[in-house]
Amino acid sequence: MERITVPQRHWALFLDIDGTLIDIAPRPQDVVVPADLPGLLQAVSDRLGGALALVSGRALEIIDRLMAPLRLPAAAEHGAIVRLPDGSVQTCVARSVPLSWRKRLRVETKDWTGVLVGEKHASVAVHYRLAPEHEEDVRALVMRITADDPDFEVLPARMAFEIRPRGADKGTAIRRFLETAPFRGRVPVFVGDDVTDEDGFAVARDAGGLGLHVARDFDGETANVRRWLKTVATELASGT
Ligand SMILES: O=P(O)(O)OC[C@H]1O[C@H](O[C@H]2O[C@H](CO)[C@@H](O)[C@H](O)[C@H]2O)[C@H](O)[C@@H](O)[C@@H]1O
Repeated sequence: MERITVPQRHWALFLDIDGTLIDIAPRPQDVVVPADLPGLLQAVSDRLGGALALVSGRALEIIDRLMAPLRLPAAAEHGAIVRLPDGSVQTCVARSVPLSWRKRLRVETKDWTGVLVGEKHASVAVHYRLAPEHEEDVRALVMRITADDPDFEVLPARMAFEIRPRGADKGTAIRRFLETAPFRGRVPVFVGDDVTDEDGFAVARDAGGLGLHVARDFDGETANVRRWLKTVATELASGT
């Protein structure tokens, strides 16, 4: 991995979780959070004056459970729900995936062994990582369900399709943070790994910052992202 760039105290750092801070696992509940990760994130946040946020597709309470005891500023469910630095939580979309759709997803996938329906507050992820043979079935199902409702869209994710309400994404979430202290006026740096992170990369770059991709900038290794975060913490502490 090449040295990316010299860490700057005036950065605002935005970090995706799955595939960026932690390795991908067969099922969402199987992920392993390295024991030193919460402490590392706290150290980097402190060096940046609190300008560090998690920007994830996960539900907010899952983010908090994964990163416990930390409760960082966070965008959950791809920007649908945002927790600002003062702890207030904002819902940034007008609607949530209807109960009737959630039921339909459970019923219509029940015989597809290995397909997992991950319910969140505003959105739903349908995972086929354990049953790749059902990719097209899952795609067709979510497309059918959402076809007549322009308030929702299908987001292709890592071995999953997500149904989410339109109106918010990781880019809008980063913009929201950049309007708020201590993020305001800083240079945004967003680290992510997949197609669901593209809106975030675009906003960070448009604002004069960086979009760092795990595959391109960290050799595809979450361990390299964590190692880089340690370097950021150390270099900002020493003022180099
Ligand atoms: O935005 P992220 O923090 O990267 O979260 C994206 C989704 O992550 C989870 O699913 C993905 O990770 C799982 C665990 O490694 C994996 O089994 C699955 O195949 C991936 O799609 C989570 O379950 C989703 O709700 C998030 O949107």
